[in-house]
Amino acid sequence: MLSYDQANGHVGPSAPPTSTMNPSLQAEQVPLPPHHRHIWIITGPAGCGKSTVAKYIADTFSLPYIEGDEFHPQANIEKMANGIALTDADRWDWLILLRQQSLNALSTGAPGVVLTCSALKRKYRDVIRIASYNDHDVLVHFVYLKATEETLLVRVKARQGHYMKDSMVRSQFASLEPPVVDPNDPLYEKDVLSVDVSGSMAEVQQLVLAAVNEVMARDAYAES
Ligand SMILES: Nc1ncnc2c1ncn2[C@@H]1O[C@H](COP(=O)(O)OP(=O)(O)O)[C@@H](O)[C@H]1O
Ligand SMILES: O=C(O)[C@H](O)[C@@H](O)[C@H](O)[C@H](O)COP(=O)(O)O
Repeated sequence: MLSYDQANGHVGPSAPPTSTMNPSLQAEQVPLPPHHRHIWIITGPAGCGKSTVAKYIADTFSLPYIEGDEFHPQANIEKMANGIALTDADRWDWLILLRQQSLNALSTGAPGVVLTCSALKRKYRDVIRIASYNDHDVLVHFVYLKATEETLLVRVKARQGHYMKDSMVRSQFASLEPPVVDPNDPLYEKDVLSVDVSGSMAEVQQLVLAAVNEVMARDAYAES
């Protein structure tokens, strides 16, 4: 069962076995307008499991899936393949394109869409958040796959046939601004579910599934 660490809003295997929802996530405190469509953005540095988790969530809920890496311009792919970290300037158009692709997927009538995007910095997440500005039926949720640099180095090294080599993990961590999930922190990002990915992929998938289900249940409750 999903459990939220009351201290920091974190979801993970070390949390208690019963569901103790973060007070800020309780349905009665979050009056939401009806008929939401959801953008689920699976985030985190290279190797944290974005693609694997996103496919699982998309399959489970029969939602369209957008692999963010497929929308990089060729120049970005070449930079990364050559071990050169992307800059903010390299990323803006990519982020805007991912936001638009997500909205396009919802415009086909899908109740949700699952997108992979590292979204390393808060300002990158803010670009995606704009998706709900013009359409309040759209809710944006980030699932942050939290891992140590050491864990990701091992996973990226073992991954075959990807342009992103393990040397890029360090630069990804240098850019990373982990989402603030402490409701008492002024920089709190309330649309982020932080999931510990130190366990097996099966465990991670269950944690993410529980987190998504809990948000959906809260949304349904608010709509009733
Ligand atoms: N929790 C996990 N346990 C073990 N291996 C994992 C886990 N998460 C991801 N991996 C492996 O690490 C590699 C990177 O996963 P991937 O889904 O491609 O990450 P990303 O899309 O974030 O770069 C893959 O080979 C995947 O099988
Ligand atoms: O699978 C991966 O290794 C990652 O998804 C990887 O490709 C990367 O995170 C970005 O797509 C690059 O862009 P950023 O430098 O903005 O993370």
